[in-house]
Amino acid sequence: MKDIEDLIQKAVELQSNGLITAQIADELNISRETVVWLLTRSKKEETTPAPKDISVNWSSIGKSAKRLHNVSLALCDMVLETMEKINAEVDVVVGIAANGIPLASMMAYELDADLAIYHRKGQESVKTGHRGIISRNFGSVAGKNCIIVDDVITTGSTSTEVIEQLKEMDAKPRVVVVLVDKKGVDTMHNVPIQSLVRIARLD
Ligand SMILES: O=P(O)(O)OC[C@H]1O[C@H](OP(=O)(O)OP(=O)(O)O)[C@H](O)[C@@H]1O
Repeated sequence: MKDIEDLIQKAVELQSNGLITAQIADELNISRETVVWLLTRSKKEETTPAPKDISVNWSSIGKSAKRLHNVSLALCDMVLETMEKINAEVDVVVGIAANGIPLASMMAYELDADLAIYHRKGQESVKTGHRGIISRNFGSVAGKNCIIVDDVITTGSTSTEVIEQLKEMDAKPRVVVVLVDKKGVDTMHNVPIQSLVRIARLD
């Protein structure tokens, strides 16, 4: 119960800082439906039963470079296992901004690969068909074996977008690797999904 009260407080705080529902959902790693539920509940209004969702807080890893490094080693190990199966080398590690960047940087160093950063566009831009970009300040992806790194998969829309975008750029997305996979699928667009923790609902 305390966790729910904490989440309500955090959601209200983020809303009062000007964040919209989608941004609050991303920040708290929960669905938009859950954000609406939390905000409704904060007003003590009648609410429907809570949506089936799981809140992920990985700040105990994120606050420590040493822990991030250790976790990135585990993610590299999983990636290499997958890459061995398809007999391919990692050319580029693509970190999804913002949360995928620290892990992707450390993984690129460990794998002796280039680092690329993918910036998503806002939700409105996505609706109108504009997608994100690979930052010019980092590596390029065309023609290269890429692994995609992020913190959490919730709906999978971010990973799907990046896979599609990389394919359009003639890159070869080989694996998506995350800390926590809340969606629990094996592949997206035929690209394998690897996670340290995979959540599976039993109901
Ligand atoms: O599977 P999905 O439903 O697409 O959600 C997962 C994405 O949401 C969060 O990113 P966000 O868009 O908040 O960007 P941020 O890393 O800048 O917070 C998270 O870091 C993932 O990238």
